[in-house]
Amino acid sequence: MVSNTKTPFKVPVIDFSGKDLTPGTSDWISTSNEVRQALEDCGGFEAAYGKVSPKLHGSICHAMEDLFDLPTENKSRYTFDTPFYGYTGPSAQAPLRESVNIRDPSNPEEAKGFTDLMWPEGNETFRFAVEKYHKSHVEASTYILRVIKYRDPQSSETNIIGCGVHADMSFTTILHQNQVSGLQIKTKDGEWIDVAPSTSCSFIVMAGYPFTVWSNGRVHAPVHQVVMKGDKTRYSVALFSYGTSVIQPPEEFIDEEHPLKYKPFDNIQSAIFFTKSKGSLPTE
Ligand SMILES: O=C(O)CCC(=O)C(=O)O
Ligand SMILES: [Fe+2]
Repeated sequence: MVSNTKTPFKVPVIDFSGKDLTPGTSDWISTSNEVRQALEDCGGFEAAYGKVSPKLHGSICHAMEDLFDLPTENKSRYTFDTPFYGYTGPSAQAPLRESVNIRDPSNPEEAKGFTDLMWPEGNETFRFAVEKYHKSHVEASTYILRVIKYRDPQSSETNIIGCGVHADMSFTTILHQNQVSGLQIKTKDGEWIDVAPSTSCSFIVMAGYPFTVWSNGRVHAPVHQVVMKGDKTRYSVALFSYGTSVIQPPEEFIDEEHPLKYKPFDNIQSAIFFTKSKGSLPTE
């Protein structure tokens, strides 16, 4: 559903640069409080993080252009028995969108396997850009890196939805994009707001539904969509993190005043289930 958007409200911007974020330091405590407040109030925030250089931003954007410019035949080679991973081409529901869910991208074997499949003649630049981008966020392995292309709609096209309304099934999502915006988030008050990162070193961090379950309802997982209004191609890269064990709140979050609100569930299995039953991700 396309909605008329006003922008009376902006997602909070939290600055992570130049701080000592060792657990227990005063910077760490104050930043943790800012993060908690933002997640409870609106389910996400813009992270300003100076350690991503314009060069790294440029190389991941170019890597995505190179990848999506490949013939469909090459991209379609990246398929798995589990549709959670792999290439998804444009569909009737989302004709502008193509995406690739890269499995375990910081694992050199996975990254090499993917690159060799796409470019049998080799493309070290792509592999290094993806590995470096991924490593700059995490060293762990319960992640998916989804690279997405939204082509610009032709003047005759009425469906300008890049990605339909949904909440994520990841625990958290970290989004980065080229200069073309289109992401909209619904606030707790039901208002749609345009979300445009203020610099190329910024990331949009969003809570997914499992985070709501883990926090026993304290953290809000915002529904969101992508609407393609202009005449430029949009590239975005989403780092999804998934819990490896059953998602349930820690004991301290449950007491008489705050009884258990959600049934514990397996994060990865649920995400696979929702991917298989396309389009039926949680919307509220
Ligand atoms: O492209 C974006 O900014 C958002 C994509 C998204 O919401 C998703 O793939 O779950
Ligand atoms: Fe999403």
